[in-house]
Amino acid sequence: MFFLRSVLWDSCFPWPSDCSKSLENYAKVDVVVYLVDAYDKERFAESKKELDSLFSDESLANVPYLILGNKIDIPYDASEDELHYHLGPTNFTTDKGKVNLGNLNVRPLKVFMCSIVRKMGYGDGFKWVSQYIK
Ligand SMILES: Nc1nc2c(ncn2[C@@H]2O[C@H](COP(=O)(O)OP(=O)(O)OP(=O)(O)O)[C@@H](O)[C@H]2O)c(=O)[nH]1
Repeated sequence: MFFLRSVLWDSCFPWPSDCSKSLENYAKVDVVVYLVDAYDKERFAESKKELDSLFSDESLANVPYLILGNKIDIPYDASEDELHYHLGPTNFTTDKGKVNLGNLNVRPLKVFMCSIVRKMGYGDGFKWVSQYIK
């Protein structure tokens, strides 16, 4: 099952206090797909805070994170490096090589830039994360 953060965001604002209850309703989460507006740089800190709260959620302790930086068709969007800097790997995650999901010390996380309306970029992200889905 994919956990689409934006769906939860829309259905149970504010995040995370109300949404953490929703997570308990999911028997098993294979992947976290986290969609961020790449042009909305002022909200990167807020996005990072939400990501950190997901990292600390035990029910998501062993899942890969696909970060999609959306709206790259809009001028002045953040570069991949910029988004990677703000939302990229932490002490809990890595973007290096294939991670054994049985290793609870670190989880795979990768940033892909995309434009949903132009239908570009996200395919590579889903292809990357699909290697972790049995
Ligand atoms: N230019 C552009 N617009 C997009 C893209 N994806 C979604 N939108 C548009 O952005 C608008 C807002 O959509 P979202 O950003 O998904 O909405 P949201 O996350 O509920 O909005 P916020 O919480 O305010 O960020 C809609 O009009 C979408 O059509 C994209 O890749 N490029």
